[in-house]
Amino acid sequence: MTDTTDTGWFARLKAGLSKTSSQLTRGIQELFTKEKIDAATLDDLEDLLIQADLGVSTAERVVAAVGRARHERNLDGESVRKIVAEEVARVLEPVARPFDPPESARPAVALVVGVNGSGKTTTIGKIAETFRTAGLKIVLAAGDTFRAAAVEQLKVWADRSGAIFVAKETGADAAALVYEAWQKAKAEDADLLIVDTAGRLQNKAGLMAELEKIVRVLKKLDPDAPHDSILVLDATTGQNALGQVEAFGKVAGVTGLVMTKLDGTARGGILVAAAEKYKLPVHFIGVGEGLDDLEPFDPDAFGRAIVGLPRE
Ligand SMILES: Nc1nc2c(ncn2[C@@H]2O[C@H](COP(=O)(O)OP(=O)(O)OP(=O)(O)O)[C@@H](O)[C@H]2O)c(=O)[nH]1
Repeated sequence: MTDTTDTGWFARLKAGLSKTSSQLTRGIQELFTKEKIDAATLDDLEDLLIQADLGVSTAERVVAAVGRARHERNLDGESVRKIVAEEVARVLEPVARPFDPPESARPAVALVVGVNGSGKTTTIGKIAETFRTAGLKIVLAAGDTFRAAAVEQLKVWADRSGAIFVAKETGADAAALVYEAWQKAKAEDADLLIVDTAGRLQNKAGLMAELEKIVRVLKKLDPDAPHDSILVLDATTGQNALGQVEAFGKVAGVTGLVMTKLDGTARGGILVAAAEKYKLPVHFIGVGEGLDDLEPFDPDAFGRAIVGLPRE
C-alpha cells in the first residue's frame, strides 16, 4: 500500500513510528550541526542507531556511508536521515513480502505462532479479512484451547469474515482439534486453513511439545503442510523478539514474520535487525490496534518514516 503523500497508510506508519523517529531525528540533528564531522561524531551516530535497535551491521553500514559523504558540503541532519532511510530500505527490500498462500494446496495451511499478547488474533483477523475480500474460502481453527477468551475472540473474526470456525472445549487436545479442522477444510474444499495456537502453556517445554505435535499431525494429512508458519512478534519486547525467532523456528519451521506494536517502542529498528539477521519474509507490520494499522509494508516508506522524512 504505497501513498504518494503523507496520507493513508503512510501517515499511520509515520505516526506509529514516531517514538522511534523522534528519538533518531533529534539525535541526528544534534550530531550534525557542527562544522566538522569527525570520528567521534560517527561513533555517536553508531550508538544512536544501535539504541534504536537497528542492529550492528545496519548501523555500521550507515556510518560507513556517512563517512564517505562527510566531505561533501551541506552534510546536515537531513542528509544523514536520508542515508539512514536508504540503508534501512536496502535491508528491508528482500524481506517485504505479502503473505501469499499457495493456490495449488487445498487447503493451504497457515500456522500462526507466537507468545500470548503478541498480536496473533489481530494477525489472523487481518489475513481472514484480506482473503475474504479476495473471495477465498477460509477455515479458522481455534488451536489455543487453553484460553476460552482466545477462542471467543477468534470466533468474532470468523463471523466477521464469513470463515468456517472449528473449536473444541477448553483444555481439549490442540492437535486433535487441528486434525478435525483440516478434515473440515478438505470436505468443504476450502482454500485456506488458518490455525491459531497457544502462546503460553504451563511451561515453555509444554508449549513447544504441543506445537511439534500439531506440525506432526498436519504433516500426516499433507506432507507439505503447514505451507506457512507465521511467527508474530511484539516489537516492544526488543531483543527478546529475536530469540523467539530461533525458539519457534526449531519446532514450527517459521517461514514468515509479522511484527506488531512498532508504535509502542522507541526501538522500532528491531524490524530491521530481524530482517538483517534472519532474512525471513515479513508479511505485515503493526503500528496500532486497528486492523488498518496492520499492513504489508513498502521498504522505502518504512525507511523514510523511521527517520521522520516525508514520503518521496
Ligand atoms: N499498540 C498496538 N497494539 C497492538 C498491535 N497489534 C496488536 N495490538 C494489541 O495487542 C493486544 C493483543 O493482541 P492479540 O491480537 O489479541 O494478541 P494474541 O497474540 O492473540 O494474544 P492472546 O489472545 O492473548 O494470545 C490487543 O489489545 C491488540 O489490540 C499494534 O501493532 N500496536
